[in-house]
Amino acid sequence: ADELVIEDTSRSGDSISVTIRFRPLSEREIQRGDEITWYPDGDRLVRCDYVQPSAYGYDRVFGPSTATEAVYDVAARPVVKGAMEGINGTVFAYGVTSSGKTHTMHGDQNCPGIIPLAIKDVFSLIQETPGREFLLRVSYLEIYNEVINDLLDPTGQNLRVREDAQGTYVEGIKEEVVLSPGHALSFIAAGEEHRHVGSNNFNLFSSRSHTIFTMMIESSDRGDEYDGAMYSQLNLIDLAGSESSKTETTGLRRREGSYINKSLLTLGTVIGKLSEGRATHIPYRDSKLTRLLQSSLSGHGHVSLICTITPASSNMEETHNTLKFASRAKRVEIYASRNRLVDEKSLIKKYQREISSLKQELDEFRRGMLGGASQEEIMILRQQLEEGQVKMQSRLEEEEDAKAALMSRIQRLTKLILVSTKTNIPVLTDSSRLQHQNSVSEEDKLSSSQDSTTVVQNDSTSKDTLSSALPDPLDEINGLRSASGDPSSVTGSGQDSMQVGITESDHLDLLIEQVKMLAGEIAFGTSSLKRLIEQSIEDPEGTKNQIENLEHEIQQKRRHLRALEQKIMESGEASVANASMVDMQQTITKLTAQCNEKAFDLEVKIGR
Ligand SMILES: Nc1ncnc2c1ncn2[C@@H]1O[C@H](COP(=O)(O)OP(=O)(O)OP(=O)(O)O)[C@@H](O)[C@H]1O
Repeated sequence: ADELVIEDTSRSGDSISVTIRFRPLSEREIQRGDEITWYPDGDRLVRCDYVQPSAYGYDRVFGPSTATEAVYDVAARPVVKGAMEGINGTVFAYGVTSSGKTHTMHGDQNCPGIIPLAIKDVFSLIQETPGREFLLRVSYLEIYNEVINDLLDPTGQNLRVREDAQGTYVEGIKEEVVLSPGHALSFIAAGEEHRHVGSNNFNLFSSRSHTIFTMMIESSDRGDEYDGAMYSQLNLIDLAGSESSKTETTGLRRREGSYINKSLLTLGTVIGKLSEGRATHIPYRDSKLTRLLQSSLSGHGHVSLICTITPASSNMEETHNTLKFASRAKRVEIYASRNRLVDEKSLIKKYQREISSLKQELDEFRRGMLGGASQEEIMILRQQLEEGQVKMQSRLEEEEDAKAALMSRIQRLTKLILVSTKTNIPVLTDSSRLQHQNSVSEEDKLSSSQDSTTVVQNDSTSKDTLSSALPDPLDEINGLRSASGDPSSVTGSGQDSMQVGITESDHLDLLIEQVKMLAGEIAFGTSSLKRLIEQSIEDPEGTKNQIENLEHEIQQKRRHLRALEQKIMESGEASVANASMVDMQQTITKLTAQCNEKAFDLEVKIGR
């Protein structure tokens, strides 16, 4: 019994999923004369011939040559799928410095990590679920020296943890709605710029903070019957290194190290207590990390722990600690249940309600202007007519402006809600709008240097570079589309004149959205490039090709960006010059004529 520790994993699904990922010996370890001590023994065991117990068993053990995609399939995909069905999910990477946590969670251009793979999967799953509509938001934070900082908003420092009926949350954290995988990744790239990293003895880019990237997934049925919204959170966590602070060289690093250890120690204690299964006090409040993970760890959701380890003899003891931690975690029981969101809390519902009340308002606006104007209004209009054509025109113009503002608000809200293009549920969709979208895609493909035709794909496997994992932003926009069809479907007469304005502004909005995404991707590429160039000092040959490819890709995206910007300028000028002005004039003339007629009718009726 002393020899082998194997947890009963037959309960899987009810306990934390624990996987171990080995990395290969690094150049530095080889040069230092390190030997292999811990090694994988089959798919489930980790073994070492120099310690007792000499073997540990887990749900799955991945050897040093396993690709991140394979780790993702086992350790993260089920959690992501659960999150899409309303069950909270947490995936975290735990291990000593330089054992491969960041490599596993973030990865790089050539080998995307769990986070980009999960993002891509979420969008594929939306595409696979035509019966529901989704609203996705992301947040990104770090816990540095026990202080929570918002990585999406540099002014959001030292944020507080609060609690409500749904669990703990960070007060005031910025949440961004995301429309495509590239869009979500651009927020991570921006966030990375604010993260605390520092080099230590082992790792030039050691993470000095824990980071939590969260996707908030809200969905509701698209049928007529509203059955409430579903809401879940998917937390993807890259922990700071778990090594002891004695290895740190400077005062600052020692201080960071002791904070890192405090939260990891608390995590260990919490997991230890949970694994005992007895009703004792669990010290979630002793660290920010455990406080934030409280609802996940206390059993409300799926939890997957990926422990990254190095086989190197110099890390034998630390690796042993990681394995013991992983073993304890295996004993924690989880009872995942589905979340339903109360109506008032649902953002998707809020948007839908807002859209429908705005549509109603717009409808009333039109009826008031075109048809059943009240006698009182006609009297006022008549007076205004008498007072002068100029004043009348300006009031009509104001009303047109207000109407246009309403239209654009409806469009903006509608665009945030994502639905699959594979839908078979009829929605209020204007055929001219769809044609128009197609024509945008055709035009842009001509000007784009890429000839990709892939939409957000059903197939979520076998892509091995980050760029191929991420669809072209143009395709992404056309692959998923916003939900409620075209707001112009609420129009009565006068539809034709509005139609030009809608499609023009729609076109412009799409182009602007694409520019934002491309800019995000360029930022992401540039920050990866920066890291690669720094790495190339150590390994010039190994990184040369990657650097060249990445530079080429960034250049292509820049060219594409410039082409889009040019289009926006042209499109903006054209729409102002043609559509709006001419239409507005025509509408005004038409409305003035109608007003005159009504005023005349009224005069006849009241017998003047
Ligand atoms: N499975 C792997 N295969 C190949 N290389 C790997 C693997 N895991 C990690 N590496 C490499 O090892 C180095 C250290 O990895 P990484 O930065 O991910 O460690 P870390 O655990 O995040 O460290 P820290 O806690 O200091 O941030 C990197 O150069 C990374 O590319």
